[in-house]
Amino acid sequence: MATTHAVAPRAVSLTTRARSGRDGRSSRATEIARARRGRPPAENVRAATIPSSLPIAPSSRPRSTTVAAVATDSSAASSPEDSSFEPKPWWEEKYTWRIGGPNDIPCVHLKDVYRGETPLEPQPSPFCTRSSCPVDLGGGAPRTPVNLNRVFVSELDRVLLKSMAFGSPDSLSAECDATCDDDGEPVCDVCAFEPEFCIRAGPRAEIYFDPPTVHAAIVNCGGLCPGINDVIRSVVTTLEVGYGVQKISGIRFGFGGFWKDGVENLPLSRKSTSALQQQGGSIIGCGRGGGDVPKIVDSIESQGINMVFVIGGNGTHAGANAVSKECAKRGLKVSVVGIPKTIDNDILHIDKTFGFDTAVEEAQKAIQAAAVEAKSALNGVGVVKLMGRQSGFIALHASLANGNVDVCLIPELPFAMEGPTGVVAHVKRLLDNQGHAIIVLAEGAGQEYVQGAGGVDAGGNPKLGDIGPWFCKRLKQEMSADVKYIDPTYMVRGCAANAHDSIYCAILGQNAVHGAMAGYTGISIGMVNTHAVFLPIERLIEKERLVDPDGRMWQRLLTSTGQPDFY
Ligand SMILES: Nc1ncnc2c1ncn2[C@@H]1O[C@H](COP(=O)(O)OP(=O)(O)OP(=O)(O)O)[C@@H](O)[C@H]1O
Ligand SMILES: O=P(O)(O)OC[C@H]1O[C@](O)(CO)[C@@H](O)[C@@H]1O
Ligand SMILES: [Mg+2]
Repeated sequence: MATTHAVAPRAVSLTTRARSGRDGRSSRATEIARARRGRPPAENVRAATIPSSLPIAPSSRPRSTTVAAVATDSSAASSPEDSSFEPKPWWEEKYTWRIGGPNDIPCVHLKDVYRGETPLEPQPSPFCTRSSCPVDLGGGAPRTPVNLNRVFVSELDRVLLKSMAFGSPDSLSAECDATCDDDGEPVCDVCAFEPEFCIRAGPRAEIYFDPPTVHAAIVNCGGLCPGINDVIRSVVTTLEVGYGVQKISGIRFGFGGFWKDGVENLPLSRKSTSALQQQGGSIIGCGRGGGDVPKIVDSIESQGINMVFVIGGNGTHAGANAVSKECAKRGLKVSVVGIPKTIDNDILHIDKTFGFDTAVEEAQKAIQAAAVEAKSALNGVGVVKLMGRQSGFIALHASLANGNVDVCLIPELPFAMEGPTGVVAHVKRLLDNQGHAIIVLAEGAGQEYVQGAGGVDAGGNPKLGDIGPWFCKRLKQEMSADVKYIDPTYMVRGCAANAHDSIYCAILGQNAVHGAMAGYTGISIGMVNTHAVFLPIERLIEKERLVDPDGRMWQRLLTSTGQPDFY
């Protein structure tokens, strides 16, 4: 398990701001913003109430203490008798009562880990989103926002991780950690809704990197997925156009590109990534393997890289987390920011991964072709195998979207082939009743029936057996059927992202840059309840996200296919 990190970011951030105000070094950006809003200067921003040394391990985060109970550290507060008394700003009670408590999901900031000689000072952000911002006409002069009102998000903004408050532990999908006694009664009442707050993603008024000194690297690991190029383009354009960063390197073919001989970086710029979104694949390549963390960090140090954007799935995020911890151990000023990418959609907490929608859409062509074949043959059976090593999201969603599918099999649900409740008997019934059958298999389904190649691939993933041909052979052995098999595996991920995914990628890429510029590290970007957030990587890789066999989406699928349980 990962080491714990000190820090509630708000505590550090507010304390720093309050102190810098007293020292006469208050943030220019903040002061300008306050002046424009007609507010008094920042000296009266009250010091935070959580001790900044509070160690918070994601796995052991306190869950039951109330925010109010924690937000009363009297040692940090001042009183009217105190010469440094700072009246609370008018909005604090109203807006920030919920911030900084045990229900916050903190992210590591460079302030917590950096041990270099040059002081780590914030500086005003050049990022601006208003038409009133001067346009960079290419002269190289730094851009300065002229209207700071409502350009930046507050460091204290939060987004609820889970938006559902369950009325009963019996409610569908209610998450209830209660252990039960012998009579099945919960021993303690931990089913009650307890909010957790994510840090809202977005541009900050203060950044911790001077753009001309930034050397950003982008690496993409694992398999391909529609939208990778969109993310790369979004990261590059935000760095260059939004912040004025000049040096951006594409690390080629995954983590190994950092340190393997003969693999050169690909310099990236707005120009070289323009119109990239119209292409599938990844301009910097992708790859499994090469996750040698000390070698990666040696390379980061020797190349003077101080921001690393890591695009990838669970495995890649585990690697990114390890890289960020190694950088922290060495006290480096390096922000490591993950951008979740996996066509399997098996990442926890976030609404969905980019490229998933495109893959589901692309899979329609294969299912439609299988349906046409099956319906046009005597006793026609169309079988389609789709990606999904441990999770069946693509198979489930593609089947549901298509509507023609009679049977959908996923890794999460073992199925019997034989017997009255088995798949074979059900397909026979389908042929008798409607003359055809359309079946979608996730590649990880039914692994108990097939011999895998054994061992693991370069990324450490088990090599699966090929369920598709085995399944078709079994059907042909058991019945007189005209079986047509379609395996569009790589076709669903080799395409360009659809418009929805492209926009999603633009949001993720841009927020990844904001997170790095703001000085966060060991974070990933995701949409949570439709809002972009920074989450500590550890929370995303606690386990893989799987289709919930009791969940409403699988219920919908069962209603659509009419398939039984198969066991
Ligand atoms: N704990 C770890 N430390 C360092 N590197 C790791 C770790 N776990 C995985 N990696 C590296 O992450 C890379 C990608 O992992 P993996 O092959 O599992 O793909 P993924 O990120 O899950 O993406 P996909 O969903 O496309 O499979 C691998 O190259 C592997 O070397
Ligand atoms: O053949 P590759 O490139 O290893 O990728 C295949 C795998 O990648 C994934 O799409 C994502 O992990 C799996 O569903 C699939 O097994
Ligand atoms: Mg994976």
